[in-house]
Amino acid sequence: MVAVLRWITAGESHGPALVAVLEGLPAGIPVTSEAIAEQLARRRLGYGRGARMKFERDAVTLLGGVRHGISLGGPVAVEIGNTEWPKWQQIMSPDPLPEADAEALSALGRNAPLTRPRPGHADLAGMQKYGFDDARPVLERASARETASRVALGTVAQSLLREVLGAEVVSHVVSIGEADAVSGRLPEPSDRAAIDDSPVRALDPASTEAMVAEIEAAKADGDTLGGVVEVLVHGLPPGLGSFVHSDRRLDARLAAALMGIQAMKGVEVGDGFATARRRGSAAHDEISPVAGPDGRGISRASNRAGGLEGGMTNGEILRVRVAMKPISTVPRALATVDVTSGEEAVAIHQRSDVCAVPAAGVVAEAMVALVVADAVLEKFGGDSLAEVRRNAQAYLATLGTVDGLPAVTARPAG
Ligand SMILES: Cc1cc2nc3c(=O)[nH]c(=O)nc-3n(C[C@H](O)[C@H](O)[C@H](O)COP(=O)(O)O)c2cc1C
Ligand SMILES: C=C(O[C@@H]1CC(C(=O)O)=C[C@@H](OP(=O)(O)O)[C@H]1O)C(=O)O
Repeated sequence: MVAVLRWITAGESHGPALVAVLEGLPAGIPVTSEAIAEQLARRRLGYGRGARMKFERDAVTLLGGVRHGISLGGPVAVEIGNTEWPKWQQIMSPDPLPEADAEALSALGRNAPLTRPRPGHADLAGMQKYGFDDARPVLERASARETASRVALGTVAQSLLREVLGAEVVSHVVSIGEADAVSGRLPEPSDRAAIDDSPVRALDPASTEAMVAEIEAAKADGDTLGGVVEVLVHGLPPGLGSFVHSDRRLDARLAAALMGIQAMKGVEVGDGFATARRRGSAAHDEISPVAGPDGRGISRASNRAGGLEGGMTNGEILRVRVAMKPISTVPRALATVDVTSGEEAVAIHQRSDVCAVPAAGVVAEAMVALVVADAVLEKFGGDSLAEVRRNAQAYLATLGTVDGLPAVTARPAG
């Protein structure tokens, strides 16, 4: 399946900048560097992140596809400058270094190869695959610094969803290590500010407290943590994605996009693995003729499916979870092999996050927004916002009620 909305990112963790390009966006979508910077600021927050988050700033520049805050229909290009660059411009110079500079760097030991790969990071398999005897060229691109560029593009995708459908993406942290969210309540868009105010992006204060304590304990032990985040999209109509072919299934596309985030090791759609333990009578969402709050003629008594059936949205809140493994740069340093000597060694350890689950929630929102925006354009495609909106509204009108019957099954009048 060829996506309507395509994106690509480039750039290294300590390079001059990250660059991201979004192709397939209609004209007329509000896009500003201010809105992108706001989302990038959310990604930097979170209890347990490392020192770099405190001093680095994300410098956003829109390079193409936008004029006076509105998309033009061409590829949108964003640059996010790494403000750490001045400290790294020799070590990470894209151009060959003048001999004198290279010698000075070596004399300071600043360019020494990293030969003790970290278990759990991309280091060893990356060195083997690309033929490096140094982990630096691997970790620079494997680093989740790259997720800043995806959050930038996700901001644009969220703007499209809002403009076309009034749909809103929200996320919250449901567990960190063994600390689970206390309340089972699902967040509404109006909960966004409260979630962002929580240092761990949890919905209620009791969960925040338990999760912060979990991070403190891991940090004190020289250890790291992972966890689970949940992303919800409010306001989607039924029929995004399709059952007709495996690669058009929206659940499959969401899972791939979420698993593509560094350190993600599992995805659940709706009640996911818990559903596998239930009987069918307690697993599915019964259909009722009571009109839904949005005026549709049919509603559901529950939403265990997470708003997805047959690879399509079903008009309920879309809900997916993703599991992040603990950070692999473990301060108490795990066993490894020094690839230059072949001897046992302890893994490289530099400043690192103890827990990045709250930040991962913001990245997961971005990936969900991009995938759903692609599905929206696939169904309602058009070159301008006005055209996409018109197509969406014409479709939504077919889902209303006619003489008290769902319009999709009602006979035409006369
Ligand atoms: C927001 C975020 C921040 C991360 N920060 C770190 C970090 O500081 N140190 C680290 O070792 N891994 C960090 N990771 C995870 C690594 O990038 C990831 O484990 C690595 O690229 C290997 O990929 P894999 O875990 O998918 O196998 C972070 C991941 C995310 C999503
Ligand atoms: C820089 C970011 O995350 C980085 C992701 C990361 C990793 O290994 O994934 C390692 C750390 O980088 P450094 O070792 O330079 O501190 C994180 O800070 C960011 O999210 O902007």
